[in-house]
Amino acid sequence: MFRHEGKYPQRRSHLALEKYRLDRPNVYNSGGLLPTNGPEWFRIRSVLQKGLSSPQAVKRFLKGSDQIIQEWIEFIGQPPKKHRNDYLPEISRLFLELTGYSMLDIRLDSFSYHEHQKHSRTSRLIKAAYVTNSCILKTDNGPQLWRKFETPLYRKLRKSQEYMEDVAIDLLSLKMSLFKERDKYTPLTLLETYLSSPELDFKDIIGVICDFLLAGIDTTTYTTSFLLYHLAINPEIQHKAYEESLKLLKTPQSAVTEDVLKEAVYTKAVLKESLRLRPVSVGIGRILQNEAVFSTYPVPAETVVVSQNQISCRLDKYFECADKFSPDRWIKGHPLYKQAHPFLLLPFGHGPRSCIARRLAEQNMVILTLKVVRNYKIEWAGGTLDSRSLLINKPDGPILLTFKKRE
Ligand code: HEM
Repeated sequence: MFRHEGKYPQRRSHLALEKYRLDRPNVYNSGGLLPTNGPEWFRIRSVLQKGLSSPQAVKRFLKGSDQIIQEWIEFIGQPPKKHRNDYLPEISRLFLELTGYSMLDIRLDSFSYHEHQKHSRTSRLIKAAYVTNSCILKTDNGPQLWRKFETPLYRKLRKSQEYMEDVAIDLLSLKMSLFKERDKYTPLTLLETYLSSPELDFKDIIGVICDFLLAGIDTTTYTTSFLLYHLAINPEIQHKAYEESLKLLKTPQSAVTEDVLKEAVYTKAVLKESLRLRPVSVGIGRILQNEAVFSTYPVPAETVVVSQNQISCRLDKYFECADKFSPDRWIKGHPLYKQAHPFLLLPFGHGPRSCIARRLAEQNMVILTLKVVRNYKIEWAGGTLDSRSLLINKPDGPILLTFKKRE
């Protein structure tokens, strides 16, 4: 499948979101990155990824992300309100805050008491992203009546998008008014790079802000929840991660620098292993551009194919004791290490259409893991955590962690 991707790899998803945007040509130029295919996708993708996708580009976010994650670490150290506390909403707040900082040049103040209220901007943004994402699969499949009239599901999507769009327009308008007065000698932020790019206009940027809010919060929240769960239920592995963090971070408040990231080999293996067992997407979808042959079966062009990486990654024929959480299998030189097939573990997709923010997401999750284990011993207060596949895989229960301060 990946060998037949072509220059413009195509996906069939987010169809109702595409309709919503194309019905509003005064606000959007296109359906945005997620649903658009062909040359229009290529036009936006090539410009948007410039300041975002390379390993070099994400380094500029390191210091700011580290500070935000440190604030969150201190925030979760406060005594929990309940005996068994679901940390999922707090993890969402962290990733919204990080998205606001890196993509929108704004601190949304997500950890404050005020923002924790039901009708605050951050509570509503998190809900709008979640509601939209949970409408996508249901509107993509089935008879698509929403194309003819406003079904209850389409209405939910529209209302959530209207809120997200209002926030995006407000924030971008504010940014544009300040942008004219900016000091010319300070390096451009990601949003400023977009604003100064002749290939993008206001409407393109509104679309991308909404795409980033949609794709950036739940994915990282669920991945982090599973990662912390794996560490909590595997104390020996957690201890090894703690030892690495102790070696790399002098104090619990020490910053994660470029050098620390380079050395955090075990922590990166923990993330990789957690993504192997609990990827957020079941696999990768593509519309075949040419006829292809899979295991001797010819499949015609235009067929929608979804690879099943989540299943392959759990097969013993590809990974020894495949159901076991074993980060060592990713560490070169370790007896468990084996080179995996390049198309097996693809939690961020593949090729030119792969996740635009992969490196930023990985960087944030590695910083977070280092800091959490450096500061706390984490324990699990629930039963076995499984996943439920909506558009993406969501933990099937609350994230019942406990954080015990390390001496
Ligand atoms: C754990 C975190 C994340 C995971 C596992 C993840 C995974 C994915 C996957 C599997 C795809 C589809 C790739 C393909 O079709 O080959 C994708 C696309 C995308 N992701 Fe992520 N993602 C994550 C975080 C983020 C974040 C933080 C953002 C933005 C702030 C983001 C923005 C996007 C966008 C805009 C696309 C569409 C790209 C395109 O079609 O050109 N993702 N992601």
